[in-house]
Formats: sequence, C-alpha cells, structure tokens
Amino acid sequence: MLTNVDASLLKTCSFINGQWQAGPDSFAVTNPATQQVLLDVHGANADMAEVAVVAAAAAQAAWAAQPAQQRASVLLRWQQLLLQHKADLALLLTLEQGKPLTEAAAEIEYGASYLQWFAEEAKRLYGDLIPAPASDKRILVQRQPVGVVTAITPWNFPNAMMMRKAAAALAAGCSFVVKVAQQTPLSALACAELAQQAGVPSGIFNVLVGTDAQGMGEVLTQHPKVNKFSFTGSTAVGKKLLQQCATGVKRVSMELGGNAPFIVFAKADIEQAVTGLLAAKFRNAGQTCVCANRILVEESVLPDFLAMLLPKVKALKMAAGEQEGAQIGPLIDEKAIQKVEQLIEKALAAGAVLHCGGQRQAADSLFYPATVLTDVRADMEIAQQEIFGPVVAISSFNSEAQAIQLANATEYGLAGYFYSQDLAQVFRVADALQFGMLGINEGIISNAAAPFGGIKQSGYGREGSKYGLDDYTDLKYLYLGGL
Ligand SMILES: NC(=O)c1ccc[n+]([C@@H]2O[C@H](COP(=O)([O-])OP(=O)(O)OC[C@H]3O[C@@H](n4cnc5c(N)ncnc54)[C@H](O)[C@@H]3O)[C@@H](O)[C@H]2O)c1
Ligand SMILES: O=C[C@H](O)CS(=O)(=O)O
Repeated sequence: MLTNVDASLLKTCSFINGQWQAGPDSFAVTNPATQQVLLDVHGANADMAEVAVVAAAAAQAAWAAQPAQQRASVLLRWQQLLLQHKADLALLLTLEQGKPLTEAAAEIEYGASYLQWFAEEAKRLYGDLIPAPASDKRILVQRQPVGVVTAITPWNFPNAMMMRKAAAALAAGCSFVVKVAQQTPLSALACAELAQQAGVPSGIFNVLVGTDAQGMGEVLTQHPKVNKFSFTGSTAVGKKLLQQCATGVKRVSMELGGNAPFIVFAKADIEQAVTGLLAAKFRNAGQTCVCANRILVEESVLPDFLAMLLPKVKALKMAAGEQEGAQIGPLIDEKAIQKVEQLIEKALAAGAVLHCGGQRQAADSLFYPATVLTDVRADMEIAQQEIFGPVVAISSFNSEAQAIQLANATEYGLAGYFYSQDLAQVFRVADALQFGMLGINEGIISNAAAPFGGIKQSGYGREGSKYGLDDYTDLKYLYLGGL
C-alpha cells in the first residue's frame, strides 16, 4: 500500500513553470493507496510541451546569471530533500516501476549523487587563457551554458536517468524540460515537488507526463528555442529522435541500448565472477541497459562456474518489490515478458539447454523467474538482442581471441564485463573490447564520478564525471587585440 507518501505528490500530471498543470484530458490520482498507483496517464501533449519550452527559455538567462556557488547551493538543497524523503520516493518508485525496495532506495541515492557531483562541478567550469600568436593579443576561452535543454527518459530508472541529466544541465546554468516514460511519471513529479521546495526557480525544471510521446518528442527535438536534446532509451527510438534533432542542428546526447558481454576467463576467480554476474544480470530483474546479456565462459571452467552459479540463481527471491527480501521483481509490462518468453522459446528450439526458470509464474503474471540457459550460440536471437529480463544466456569459448571476437560481434557498444586475475590478459582484453564502459572483476560500474556512455549504436555523450558538463556547455573563443 502507498503509505506516508504525501498525497499531494500524486495529484497531477505535469509540472511546468513552477506550477502543477493538468493536461487536457488528465486525471488526478485520487486514490493514492492503490498498489497500481498509476496505470496510464493522459496528461500533457505537444501544446503543453511548447508551453514548457517557452517557460524554460524565459527563465534560463536569470538562472545562468546566478553565481555558480548559488546554483550549487540550490542543487545541494534539492539533494538533501531527496535523501530526506528517500523512503517515500523509494516506495513510490517501487510501486510504479516494480523493482525491489532496496534497489529503489539505491536508485534515489544514485540520482541524488549527481546533484552533489554537479553542484561541485559547477564551481569548476574553468576557461583558458592561451598565449596568442602576437604579443599584443590574448586568447581567452570561456564555457557558457548551451541554454534550453530538453530530454526524454525511460521507465527502468525513473529517478536516476532524469537526475543524471537535470543535475548537469542545471549546474551548467541551463533550464530543463523532460518528458518521462508514461509508465513511471510519479517519481519525476515527486522530484519536481522537491525541486520547488529546494528553491529551483519556476521554469528551470519542468516535467511532462502523457501518452503523446511522438507529439511531445517533436516539440522537444525541433522547437527553435531548444538548444540541446538528451535521450535515454532504446536505439530504435534514439535514431528517430536523432533525425528530428538534425532539422534544427541541436546539440544531442544519446544514451541508448546495449548488449553487454560478460566474459569469464579460465584465469578468473570463479567465485568472484559468479558474484559479479548475479549483480550485473539481475538488477531490476535484468531491465537495465548495462545488464550482462551474453555470458561467455572459457570451456575449461564452465562446469565449476555452472555448479557455483545455479544454486545461487535458484535461491533468488522473486516477489513484489515492496515485499521484504524481494530480489527479482516483475517485468514492466506484458510486451516485455512476451519478448523474454519468445527469446527463450527460440533459443531452446535452436538447441539451448534450460537449467532453471524458463516459465512465467502464471499466465497473467508479470513475474518471470531467474533463468539459466547454456549452449547458447551467437547466431541465436537471444545473443543478438537486449534480453531485458532475468535470463542468464551462457556460451562457451576456447581462446582469448575467440572471446574477444564473440564479445565485439554486436552493433552495440555500451558496457562489457570480464573476469581474469592475469594482469597482462586484463590489459590486452581491455584494449580489444569495443565498449564505452568495462567492468573488470566488477559487476556494478555505475556511479556519478564515472563517464557513463557508449559507442557504436549505444550512442554518444557522457553523463557524470568531470566530462559531464561538456555536453551542457558551449566553448566561446575570445581574441583580445589592441592591448
Ligand atoms: N544507455 C543508457 O543509459 C540507458 C539507460 C536506460 C535504458 N536504456 C535503454 O532504454 C530501453 C528501455 O527503455 P524504454 O523501453 O523506455 O525505451 P524506449 O526507447 O521505448 O522509450 C524511452 C522513452 O522514449 C519515449 N518514446 C518512445 N517513442 C518515442 C517517439 N517516437 N518520440 C518521442 N519519444 C518516444 C518513451 O515514451 C520513453 O519516455 C532499452 O533499450 C535500454 O537499453 C539505455
Ligand atoms: O539502464 C541503464 C542505466 O543507466 C542503469 S545504471 O546507470 O547502471 O544504474
């Protein structure tokens, strides 16, 4: 049940220019005690997206003119409020997205960590003073905010994927309009409520919620007052949005899909690799862009690896996210669980072997148990697509070269993982793998200090780290003459 969550957070469908605004056919959530806090939101539309962009443009200059220290103070107050309300925000997130409460609480901390990180980075938006080619001249370089930033985010991390962008945008002096996934609006609206309490000025942080993704997307990618667009979601949708951004030559960041290899070499610490796989595979029931998707195990250690892995997978507790000890929550919707079922069905028909799981809990259930397959081949769809479910798909290999070839055989390039205690092998393989991020003897790689992002068809741009403001600032070159 939704308990001790401020019912006012559930009252409306969009937050624009510091005001709670109902959409043309929106409805307020009148019964906050329901388990399904929100089934389908008919809220904002393209017209409201335009209102939000115009409001963001009107507010941005004053926000940018504030000293960085003042912007940083507001971001830190916002961060403190998120942490102060962590229990409520985590419950809200679990009830609308499904992940275990422990993971939801970790996501609130993760999202808030970007506010802290970029509050500090805001004070270090340094420029350059460059020796000029003539003694009576000077070259200066200054960094200025790009202006109005719009964004579209996914349902799997309804707090962190938004905060990872908003924190950087606001720190740089930009204003921000985000269309969030219609499946998970409440976490973003709760953040908007707390942003207002923290002193984020009206128009600087705006949340759009509605079913008209296409219509709102066209405004957020093409409106003349938009300076930059940032997307986190599937590669297929990212390509569409990228085309839309081209019409106005917008600055763009793309955080797209993945197909992460998880390689276990014979020289790995097998127990460490099993622990790492449980973390890299089953977070959010396998519904993360950096989840281990293809498990590649060196032939000679496969029996030991499997013997150590299976009992731990079978012991994972599948339950509703708000239940004590839940480790595997439900998948987001019927379409998602049917995709997992079809991938497994085709893999088994093509010769894969099932060791555990393999069938949803009941015909109308969104719960899919932790599943282990072996004898998966690279030509199977389950090895070529993002599974986005709690499925360990294991293939074997016989050489380092073969492992690298198999790992790189994808158009994606977001995250990869490998386990080896041989330092020479670690550096050889790290150099050879074509991914933006590598976990080496580590299954969880995401944190605010790191440059999160991919290559190839996983997108470009980096979120977090000392590079994180690059996508939200323009470099301006000043040539000072006549000195
Ligand atoms: N690289 C990353 O950091 C990262 C993080 C999380 C998720 N993802 C990826 O996101 C996908 C899962 O999330 P999803 O199912 O929400 O992805 P999705 O691409 O279907 O949707 C993402 C967002 O785009 C919106 N959208 C969909 N079609 C649109 C259109 N035509 N115009 C405008 N907006 C549109 C959706 O409403 C949602 O808000 C996976 O592929 C996952 O790998 C990537
Ligand atoms: O789904 C992809 C997110 O980026 C997950 S996380 O950043 O690894 O938490």
